[in-house]
Amino acid sequence: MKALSFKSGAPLLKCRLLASLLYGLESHMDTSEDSTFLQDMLMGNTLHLLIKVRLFILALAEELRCVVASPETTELLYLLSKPHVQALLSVHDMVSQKEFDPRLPPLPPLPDYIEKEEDSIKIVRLVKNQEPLGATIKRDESTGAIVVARVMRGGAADRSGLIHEGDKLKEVNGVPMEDKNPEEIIPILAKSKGAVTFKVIPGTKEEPETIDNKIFVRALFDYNPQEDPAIPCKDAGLEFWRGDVLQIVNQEDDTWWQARRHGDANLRAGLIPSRQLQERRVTLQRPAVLFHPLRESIIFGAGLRKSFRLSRKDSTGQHVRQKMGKGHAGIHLPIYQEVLPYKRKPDEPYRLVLLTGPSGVGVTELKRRLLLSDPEHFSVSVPYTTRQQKRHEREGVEYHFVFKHTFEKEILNHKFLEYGEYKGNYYGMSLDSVRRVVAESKVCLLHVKPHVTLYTSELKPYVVFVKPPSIESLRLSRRKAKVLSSQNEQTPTKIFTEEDFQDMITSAQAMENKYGHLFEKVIINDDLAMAFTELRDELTKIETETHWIPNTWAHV
Ligand SMILES: Nc1ncnc2c1ncn2[C@@H]1O[C@H](COP(=O)(O)OP(=O)(O)OP(=O)(O)O)[C@@H](O)[C@H]1O
Repeated sequence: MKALSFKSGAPLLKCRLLASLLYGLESHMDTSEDSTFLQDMLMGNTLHLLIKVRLFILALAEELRCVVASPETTELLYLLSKPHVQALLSVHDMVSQKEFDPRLPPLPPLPDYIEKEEDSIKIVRLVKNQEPLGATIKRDESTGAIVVARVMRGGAADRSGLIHEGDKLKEVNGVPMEDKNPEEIIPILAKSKGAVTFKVIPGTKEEPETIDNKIFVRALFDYNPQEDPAIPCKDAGLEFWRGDVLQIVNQEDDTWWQARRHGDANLRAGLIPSRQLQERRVTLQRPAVLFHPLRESIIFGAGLRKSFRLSRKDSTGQHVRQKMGKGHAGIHLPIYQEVLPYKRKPDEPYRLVLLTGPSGVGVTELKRRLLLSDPEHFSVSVPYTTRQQKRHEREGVEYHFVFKHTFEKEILNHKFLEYGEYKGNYYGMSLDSVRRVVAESKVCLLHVKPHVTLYTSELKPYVVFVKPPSIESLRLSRRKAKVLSSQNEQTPTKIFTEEDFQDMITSAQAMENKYGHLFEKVIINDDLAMAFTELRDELTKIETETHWIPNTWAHV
């Protein structure tokens, strides 16, 4: 409609009419945001005011032409006739004449002859852009027909509402599908752009009545569909990394589930291996991946207090004898962990913070800085020892001092999370010591390896893995630290050898392989100040913000 032919009120009515039509077209939009945006814009005051201003200008110009010429009206008429004002009005006219609805190509004529058994044939025409169709196909083993195996939630096929699981695919763009294998059809579908015509016989499969789409899991492994030879369609797969939270939207298939990554703007679900499938795969790889035998230093290195640290070698270069508490044995297959959102209530205990990492990476240093930053808030549990109490030491402050036979009795009672023997004395950390700190409404910082006994709703351990940076950065940062600390003799600094760096990296890799599924946060300790800030901020977040915890912890 030309600008000059607008009658007062007509354009506004047109806007409202368009907005109301959009309510019925939501399902044809790419995203619900598109629809909301258009509705808001058409109903918005800004657009209405602009239209009113424009109508006012036109009416004014008309009126001015009829009144007796004065310098002001001549000036105003001159302004309104200027090219940029005219250009603005002309742009408006062009836009208002444009047809913004997608132009759908006309449907092909129905075939002259339709076989009797094909009475229910359906011709579906989808206008497809770059995105995949969002459906997988397979050959039905009993009938030989090519059928739609699954429709991905939120994908192009799902949004169209016209293609369903179980539909038999007869033709794509006039090409018969019956004599083709799914492997030949997939590239045809992938390549097709613009209008794609499907001839399908609707399947008889009933839609599931209720699907619980509120299952959230934390992925405990990395997955790249492009590297998975077994996935029915690589483009339909969902890539994810260990630690990502996924919403499972369909579990009907035993081998392939459909999921979305939590927080992704893309609403289209993708295929992920089902728990059963992944369990089978992990079991086959088990000796290599899960149960790679770790050297003693790797298993126990990240352990007890520095003064009695059960290091790789003692001062004489001999390996020390070390043992584990009971809970170490049980390892679950790291597949998916069902999670729920959790926010700590003011009267609830703080989550236990378990800091772990390869020996020498800087766990003790980070823990020390946390304690210094807020001694009222952070605390550590007191270990037990059988060694002689020194004069300056106080019972229950540096250690709990116990007799050897008492310690050995407690080992048998599985009291210790971790214990070891050094120079003929026992040292150990007990669960009771941890509980005492938590009961004081403090954040207990525990420096041990991940421990299954701690995985309870009572302590809700938050496991932070302190990881070394690349060997080049290790050389740089640790050397720099040595230079700095030589100016301050109060802080003795470890002098690292090249072998220490190499060991640290190998141990970190082995720890990640073995315990990576338990790490909720990985901090790379390159620059110490930055690593500390990252750790402190992360701990503040879990104290104050909603985050995910295993759903089993929600039921105390
Ligand atoms: N980012 C860093 N840059 C430089 N020096 C560091 C850094 N992090 C730690 N250090 C130094 O490295 C040495 C070892 O750190 P720390 O004692 O904290 O290691 P650890 O992980 O507790 O090892 P272990 O478990 O064997 O005790 C210390 O001298 C510490 O000051």
